[in-house]
Amino acid sequence: MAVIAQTMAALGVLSIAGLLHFIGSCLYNIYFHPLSRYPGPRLWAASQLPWTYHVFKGDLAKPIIPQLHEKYGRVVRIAPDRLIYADASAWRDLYVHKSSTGQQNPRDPSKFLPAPKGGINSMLLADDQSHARFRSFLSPAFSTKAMDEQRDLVNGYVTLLIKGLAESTKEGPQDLMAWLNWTSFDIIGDLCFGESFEGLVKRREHPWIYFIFHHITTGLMVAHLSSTFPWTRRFLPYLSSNKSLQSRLQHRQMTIEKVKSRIDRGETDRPDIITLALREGGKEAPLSLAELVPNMMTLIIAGSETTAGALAGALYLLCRNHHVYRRLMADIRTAFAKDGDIDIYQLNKLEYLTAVIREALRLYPPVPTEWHRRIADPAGQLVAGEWVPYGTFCGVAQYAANRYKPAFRDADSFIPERWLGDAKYAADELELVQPFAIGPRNCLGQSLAYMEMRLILARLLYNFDFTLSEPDRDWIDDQSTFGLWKKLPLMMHVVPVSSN
Ligand code: HEM
Repeated sequence: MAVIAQTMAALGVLSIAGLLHFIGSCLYNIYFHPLSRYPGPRLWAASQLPWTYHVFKGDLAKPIIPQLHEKYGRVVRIAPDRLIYADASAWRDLYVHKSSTGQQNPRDPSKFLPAPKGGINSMLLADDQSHARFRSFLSPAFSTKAMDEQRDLVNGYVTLLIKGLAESTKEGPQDLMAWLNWTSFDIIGDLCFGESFEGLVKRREHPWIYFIFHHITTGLMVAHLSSTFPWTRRFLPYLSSNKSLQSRLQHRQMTIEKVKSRIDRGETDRPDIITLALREGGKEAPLSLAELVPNMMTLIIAGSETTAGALAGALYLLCRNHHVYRRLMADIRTAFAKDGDIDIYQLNKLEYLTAVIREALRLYPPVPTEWHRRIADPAGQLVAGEWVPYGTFCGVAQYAANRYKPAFRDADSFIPERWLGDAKYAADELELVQPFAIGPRNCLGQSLAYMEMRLILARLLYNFDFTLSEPDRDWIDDQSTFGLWKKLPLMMHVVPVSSN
């Protein structure tokens, strides 16, 4: 009995000490921390808990961060060591700036799972030196010259999409989100491994793709917990029984086999990433298999659902804004006599098409939430004109920044004209909209994404008329976010133009 009583007393003392420590650190964070002069809710400044709660709930990107910006202004403290900005100069200061020691501000580890023990991080988490090597090897596969070579390959999949959709329209409303996912995965699969995932042929998600995205959510949770609350790391091994984490190894093995089999084929006459990288990027420092595997994984994830989401967002917004839809459709249908004439060089010249895509990326950015950078300069640095200490996580949360009312007239409305010099929107802060980020770690696949978006959108609008099958539903507002959007089906009535 005495032992039990002593144990209970010790636990009681420990709990009280823990509670006092927690309260003390909350008070320090609110009143004495170097960030205490930054505006934001006190509860959020006190501890990591409110921020973490909303990350896990999936409502941080929207509606929470937009509400915080509305209440507190362009810069808000959302955790003891975190600031978010709705300010164009923050993009330059955080994503382009190098520290006094020449170091870039690194990515926030709470958004990415590091490589398993003994493995190599992809370019997402690589140090500056490895990152520069990975990028210089892969960049030739994403240059303007590469786009010239890849356009027929990409267009081949768009033709499959058009044919598949034409055959399926009789079956009733179609889920355009699924069709666009199949298309972008088939394209990136072919570009990375020289083989398609056959989504468009089989009209279903490849099990491997299903696994990647199922795994991402768990991976993000683990990454968040282990970097924000380091003490949770000791419990994470117990999660290894979790099916999702276990199959991470299986999945890695599958990637190794696919990359290996593609490497074994060497340079081919197909303009895929390996051919172009080996031909032009790998002469000085070719990547090893161990380095290629994580980078190919990153390309598959980064280069598929982002583009598919952007396209689905654009179609949805067009269907909700008939005058924009009609103008774009007229531009496309008068520019080309038949579907077979549609080519990327002509499309690049259609200003209204580009403006529609940019406006869709503003209202529905594929990376909607805060992908912070960590201040690397030991002396701290200026961000948007104010000093921020070393180690602070700072970022632009795109969905909120892109709709920030003081920066954009009619901020929530779909108005491509704001990108075409319309005087009414002259005061818009268009530099705040950076869907592909900026700086040395911005999007590597931007040109490919634009080529896919132009070709797919133009050929869809040329061949079909689209209407929403649930016109009253707000497809964007209904989605939550966990790093990326948790996308919902986008059901549409699709009518082939020839049958009108
Ligand atoms: C509309 C489509 C896309 C959007 C909006 C987009 C957006 C982004 C953004 C915002 C980042 C930077 C994230 C950060 O700040 O940490 C990024 C990085 C990256 N993206 Fe994209 N992306 C798209 C399509 C693609 C495509 C098609 C590819 C390639 C096939 C690609 C490959 C990458 C890679 C490799 C990185 C990491 C670059 C590095 O670390 O140096 N993305 N993307």
